[in-house]
Amino acid sequence: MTTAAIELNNIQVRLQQKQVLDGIDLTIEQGDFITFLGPSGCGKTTLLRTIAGLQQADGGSIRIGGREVANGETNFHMEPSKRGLSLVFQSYALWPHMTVFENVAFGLQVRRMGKAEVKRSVQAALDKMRIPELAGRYPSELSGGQQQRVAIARAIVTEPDILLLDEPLSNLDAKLRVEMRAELKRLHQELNTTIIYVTHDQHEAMSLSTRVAVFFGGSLVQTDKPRLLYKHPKTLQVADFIGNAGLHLNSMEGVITHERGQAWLKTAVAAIPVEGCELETHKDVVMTIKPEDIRLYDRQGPDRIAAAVEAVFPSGAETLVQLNAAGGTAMMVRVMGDADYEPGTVLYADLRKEQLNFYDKRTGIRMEHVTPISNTLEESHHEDRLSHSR
Ligand SMILES: Nc1ncnc2c1ncn2[C@@H]1O[C@H](COP(=O)(O)OP(=O)(O)OP(=O)(O)O)[C@@H](O)[C@H]1O
Repeated sequence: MTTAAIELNNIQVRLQQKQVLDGIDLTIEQGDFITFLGPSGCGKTTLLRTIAGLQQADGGSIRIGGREVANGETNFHMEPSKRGLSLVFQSYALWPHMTVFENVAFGLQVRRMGKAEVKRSVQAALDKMRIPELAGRYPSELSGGQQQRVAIARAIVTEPDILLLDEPLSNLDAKLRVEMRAELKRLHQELNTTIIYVTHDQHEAMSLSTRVAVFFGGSLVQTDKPRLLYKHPKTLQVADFIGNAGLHLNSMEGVITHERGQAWLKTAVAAIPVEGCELETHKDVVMTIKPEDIRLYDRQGPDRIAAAVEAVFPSGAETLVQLNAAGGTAMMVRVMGDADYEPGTVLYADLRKEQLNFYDKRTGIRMEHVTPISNTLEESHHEDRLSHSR
């Protein structure tokens, strides 16, 4: 078994009497690209700073490559420069009086490396960031995107085992962000370094990471592969946060009943046969489904929910259709291509059962044990499905 890149054990941090991090346990494997995701103030940056050694932990321990670097109980804190990490800040923090070459070389020169070797290493880092032609320029002569590349070149020139990136793209415009995202992904594959990345941008987290760790109020709520996090958020809070990135998560309240020898989740619009909840009659449940997991038909069929078109939001490749079903239940459905419905048109929605998630309304925690019984008729009724829906 290989040693984990980083092991965090019950990390506690208090700042000015406020518990900013509370019992963080996390193992980061070598080569992981893990993103710390969460709303502003949830403690992402503080955790990154604690790993880097810029912030002392009040409790818990940190191991990097199997070696203890911090222990709150014994008050041991290894200094940042000895931890084998490089940190890139949101602000780039380039030295204005130094050229790009000098900025990148600085970390090597303090290590008393020979001149020729420094030159070779800086050149290699600038090549990796695809900016060899900028070596002689000063930071004031660079665009935001170029400055960001220099900041990353400076961080990778020392060949750190672990690269820490704190919202590195937040000062860039939308187009540059997408471009730099691709660069970071390529860099991760090329260097095979462990990367910890802090962001509050769900899209960035999903598209870059091998794993995403979601934080709320100083606690780590869920760590998963992006796809799993997207499909099965562990709590309603996580579902809501992920769903708020323009994904328009649909949620419906319901209650579990047992009738005709079968358990059902009854909502205002549908009764869904479920299993795994024998003892949970009358439990209040919130059911969620993503807009792309609802199919639209123009005819009634088994298990389809009648709903009237409220509004249509075209956005090029896809269209969001807002529907209104029984009991005032709003539903947002994503369909590929155009969907030019008049408001008031009645359509029939089929919720893809395997994509439903159920949450205990009181605790907000996903009821993993409750699963829908799939509709065996579903596949035989595809011929009348609207051609543009998926
Ligand atoms: N030096 C400090 N003294 C007191 N409180 C602090 C200090 N630094 C951070 N905090 C508080 O700790 C909490 C976590 O801050 P942190 O910067 O880690 O959050 P974050 O998730 O990175 O937020 P953002 O996305 O806005 O950067 C916040 O409530 C913040 O106000």
